[in-house]
Amino acid sequence: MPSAPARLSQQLGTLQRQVAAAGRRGIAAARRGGLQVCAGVDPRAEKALLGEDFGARDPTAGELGSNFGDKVLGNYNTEHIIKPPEAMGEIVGLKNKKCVPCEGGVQPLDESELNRLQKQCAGWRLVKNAAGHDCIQHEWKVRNFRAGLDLFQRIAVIAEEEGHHPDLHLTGYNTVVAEMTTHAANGLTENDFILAAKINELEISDLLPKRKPKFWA
Ligand SMILES: C[C@H](O)[C@H](O)[C@H]1CNC2=NC(N)=NC(=O)C2=N1
Repeated sequence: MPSAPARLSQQLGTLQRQVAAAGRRGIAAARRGGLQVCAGVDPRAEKALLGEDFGARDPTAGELGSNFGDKVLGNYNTEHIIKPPEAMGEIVGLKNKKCVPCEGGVQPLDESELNRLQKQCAGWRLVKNAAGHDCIQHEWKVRNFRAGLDLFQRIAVIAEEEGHHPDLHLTGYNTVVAEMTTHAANGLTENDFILAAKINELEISDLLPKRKPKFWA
């Protein structure tokens, strides 16, 4: 009769062989089933196959560009702030680019470019200004009048750094609107979307109305 330690080492060996077999089966099953994660896949196999932190993820730029949001179930007016995933953010890059000084003779972006870039600036919409030129515009409801002026100040820091400036409006004591266009192009250029993406990176939760906690009970 093998001693207790010997029995344990036998069981450990059997277990290791089972884990390895499950891992191989798991990878094979996951490959057969595409990227869906199969129940019982050994976590090491999943990491080897799918990388770190597999699970819910933000949409890629391509998915954002495909209007996939129009085809999903859900309330049409639910406010979804969809941001490209961090890694994709490096590729998309708007928030990491710099505005370039715009002199005369700059062409405005065409419709397809406008739509592509707008999808990477959550919350900004394409509008026409009083002169009929393309603009991008964002509206915030802020906590109070002072918060509106604080938001102006935070946007001003970014605008001065970029040498590109939005028109800012504070109306009805708590509604802030920022609107950008490129004067030299009489329309929109990448500068406007770079500034919008950088404004989106501002931490402004302290300026927005406190969310009333929802009790589901
Ligand atoms: C030379 C310099 O790029 C221009 O004067 C900048 C200043 N800030 C600007 N801001 C905005 N929104 N549009 C412009 O065209 C613009 N031009």
